[in-house]
Amino acid sequence: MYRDIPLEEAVAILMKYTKPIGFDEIDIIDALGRVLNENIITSFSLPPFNRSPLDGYAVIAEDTISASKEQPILLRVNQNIFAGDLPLRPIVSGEAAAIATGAPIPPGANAVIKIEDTQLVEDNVLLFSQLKPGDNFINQGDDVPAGEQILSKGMLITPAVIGLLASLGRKTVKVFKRPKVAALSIGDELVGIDEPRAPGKIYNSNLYAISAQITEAGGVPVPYRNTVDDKNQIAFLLDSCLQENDMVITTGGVSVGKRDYVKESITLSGANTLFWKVNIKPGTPVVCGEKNGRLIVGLSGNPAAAMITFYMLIRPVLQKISGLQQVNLPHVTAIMEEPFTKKSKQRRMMRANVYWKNGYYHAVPSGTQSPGALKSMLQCNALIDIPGGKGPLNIGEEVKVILLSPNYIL
Ligand SMILES: Nc1nc2c(c(=O)[nH]1)N[C@H]1C(S)=C(S)[C@@H](COP(=O)(O)OP(=O)(O)OC[C@H]3O[C@@H](n4cnc5c(N)ncnc54)[C@H](O)[C@@H]3O)O[C@H]1N2
Ligand code: MOO
Repeated sequence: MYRDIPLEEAVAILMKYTKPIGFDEIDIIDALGRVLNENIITSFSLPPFNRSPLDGYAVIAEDTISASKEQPILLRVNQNIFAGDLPLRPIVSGEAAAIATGAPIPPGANAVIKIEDTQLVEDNVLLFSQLKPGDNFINQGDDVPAGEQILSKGMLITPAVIGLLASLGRKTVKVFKRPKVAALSIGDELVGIDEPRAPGKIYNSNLYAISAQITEAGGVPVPYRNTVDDKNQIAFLLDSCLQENDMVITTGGVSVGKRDYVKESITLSGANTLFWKVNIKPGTPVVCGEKNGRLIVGLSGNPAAAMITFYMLIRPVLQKISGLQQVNLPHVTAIMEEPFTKKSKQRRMMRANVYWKNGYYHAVPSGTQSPGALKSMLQCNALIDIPGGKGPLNIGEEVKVILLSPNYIL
């Protein structure tokens, strides 16, 4: 068992247990946020035909030379092409086709003049400006040529991915299966949110915050009822949770107190302990075990500490199991907007709100940094990564921040 290891080492150990667990084929309408389990090669071009980007007339550009407001050129209109139609005939010199935005450009035409630069006179059209070949002409395959690998296995499915799949006529798509992750809170002081809260007791909030984080990271949370500090009962639950799920995450009972049993219970459940204590604050006493290739991660009971270690340690692992190729959180440099007076003995992940202003990221600590202070997570969209041994931080100082989600930066 490793002890007091750097965060990156702990992530690397967990990453060894990130085997994807198969795929589902689902309707594309349900695929947002899932991860592609297939490469998508375009079977036809997008757009599938040469098309007009505006309402006007398809012409031969060479027929329009020297056309102007004063000296318009007259062409015979040989057809009307609406979106969804096929051209009835080609264009030859002296002819134009009235065409709608999105309609196929007829063979022979090499430019489109917009309707505002023309005037229809019975079956003829006057052109008031001259065109070059290719003007207002969208080529077949301009967006994506046939045969291109446009999407690859391991990509996150975004609205744009769904749009592209639909443009290719795909109704369903193969996605990685989402790992089932058991969430279990441990502590004599806990009561469920559906129970009366006696004095000295607190509601089990970790179960819900961690379950939501599991969903956010691409997993399926399986919440279990909280359990008391009893080593045999915890060991029994760890084992049964592990049999029913791909991974188990617990909170509470990982420190050095008389009733902190999770370490011992991991051993009692027959799992190997991989490490205990990671060199970050908050969340230091995280413990990790493995049985039959499945992980048990015991997080601190302190609500903010548990959430932060989840982001730093578990999220990349779950994302990898969910098939995602790109799992690293972006790091940027930000300017401190408030001082932080404490020295950081250990590497500290400080909760902060980061925003973009006048060409720089700015960071403001998002509240009290006590490991149990959940309110500080409300405005927290980033963590300031303060190296161990660093002294207080001053206003204006540059710091490294880890963005928890670029989407949260407003
Ligand atoms: N003598 C020492 N004491 C502590 C040390 C140490 O090194 N020496 N480490 C501290 C650090 S750091 C942390 S972090 C905590 C971790 O403690 P545990 O994981 O054993 O957590 P608990 O004691 O069970 O709970 C801590 C705190 O969080 C509350 N809690 C627990 N579960 C939940 C839940 N499901 N929902 C909401 N809140 C919860 C609990 O009531 C406690 O207040 O240990 C330090 N101690
Ligand atoms: O490592 Mo613990 O969560 O800070 O106090």
